[in-house]
Amino acid sequence: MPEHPESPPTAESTSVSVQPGGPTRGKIRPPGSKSLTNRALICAAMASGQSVLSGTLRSEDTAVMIDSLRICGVSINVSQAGRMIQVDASTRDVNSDAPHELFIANSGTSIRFLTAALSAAGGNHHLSGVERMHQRPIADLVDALAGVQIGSIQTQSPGGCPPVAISSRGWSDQPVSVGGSVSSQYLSGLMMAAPVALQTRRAQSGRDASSDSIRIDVIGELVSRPYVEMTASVMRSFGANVAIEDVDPDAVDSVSLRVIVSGDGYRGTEYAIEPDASAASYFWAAAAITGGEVTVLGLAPDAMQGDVGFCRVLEQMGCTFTSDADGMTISGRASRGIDVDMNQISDTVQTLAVVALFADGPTRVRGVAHNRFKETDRIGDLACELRNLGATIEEHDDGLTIHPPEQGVTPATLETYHDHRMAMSLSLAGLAAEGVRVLNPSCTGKTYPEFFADLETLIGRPHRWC
Ligand SMILES: O=C(O)C1=C[C@@H](OP(=O)(O)O)[C@@H](O)[C@H](O)C1
Ligand SMILES: C=C(OP(=O)(O)O)C(=O)O
Repeated sequence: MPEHPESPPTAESTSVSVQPGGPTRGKIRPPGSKSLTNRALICAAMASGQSVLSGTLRSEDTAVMIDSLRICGVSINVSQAGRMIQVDASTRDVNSDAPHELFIANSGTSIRFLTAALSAAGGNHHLSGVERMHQRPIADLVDALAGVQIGSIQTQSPGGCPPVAISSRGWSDQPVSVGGSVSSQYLSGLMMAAPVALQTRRAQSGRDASSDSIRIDVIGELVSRPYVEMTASVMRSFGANVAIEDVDPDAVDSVSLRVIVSGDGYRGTEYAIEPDASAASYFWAAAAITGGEVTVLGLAPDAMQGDVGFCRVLEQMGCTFTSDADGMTISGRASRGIDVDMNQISDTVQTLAVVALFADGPTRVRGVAHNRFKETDRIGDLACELRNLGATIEEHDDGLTIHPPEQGVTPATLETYHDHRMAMSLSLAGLAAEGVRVLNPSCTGKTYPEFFADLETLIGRPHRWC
């Protein structure tokens, strides 16, 4: 395909090259959080009354959630270019003879949250996705549900992966046990489903059981813990009672964390979504790579999203981090290599890895073995592309060590493995190095369709598309 320098992106664009320049300076507000949008959609869809969600994300991951809930009868009206969503759950109808066929593409949150919520609500459902989704484990969640659900639930790919087939009449009154070492989304899904299960039980028994509760025990390690607090926070905004107790954080085969959910079910509400903190990491990284200054508007250190903690990581690398009423600012270059546990903020590992290419010493990333189960193997495939940029990489079971290229980042055409975060992070290398080209840029549509347009506005110069 001939190259058309500086022509705007089209759906057919097969690669993008971010152009090097001076320090990146500016302010930017990323779109709404994927994690919060999909949680609020689940709670609103299972609530009594109507909800209005503002600041929502419009992307593939939220579209598959909305489409699936609509198939289950929920009325959803999207307006303001996707930034406002009205939900009316009074039309919800989970009971149909033929299974609801739900296509989830590659959205982990959607398949995990819907599997749990629909198991709790009852009915027949079949959830499938793209090829990679059928390689992403969901066995810990399905096993947890099989222990409590009345009816059947099965995975249909090797290794306990989707599709998932559900035929449910709600949950029994047994406690739930779940593993949390592969993904926290299983626990989040069960937590959000619990008020639904209580309601299904009440409707079936016809008795007022408002003092009932559901106990969920996590057995052994729990990864990505901040997302669990986020889940509890969203549930409370929709009227649920949630108590989280750390039992033994070091437990291996016994209970590490216990969650108790009670209350009368979700109530519709008005809910405002924070800008996406994982998306914000790319803009903070742009400042850190170029020695500029970038403020991400609408986020604060006490945001619900743990990924705002990425600023503290950049601070360790030598950047200055400040925050005020407008947002969170990173300035100065990330010059120091560091040794860091990213278990709680694993979606920012790829961003950090690209920043680390420009540091003066090696960076060791720990605690993210679970990154191998995401949109792609975010340890092995990331190592491969960083090597293409000239870095020396040691791959570990739980992460990687990045030795920056001694002669500077080398020109390369990089694969993205259909992983939005691979595309967004790797492209940043082009801010400070010639000839970095990223293939398949449209895969950012999973969580951030406007990413390259927003980056162009921030850095003030056009990318090259071809
Ligand atoms: O609950 C959530 O919204 C998410 C949890 C994380 O997954 P894991 O718990 O699998 O690490 C994260 O990677 C994902 O993008 C969103
Ligand atoms: C891991 C991610 O997404 P999910 O698990 O929701 O597909 C992500 O957005 O980086």
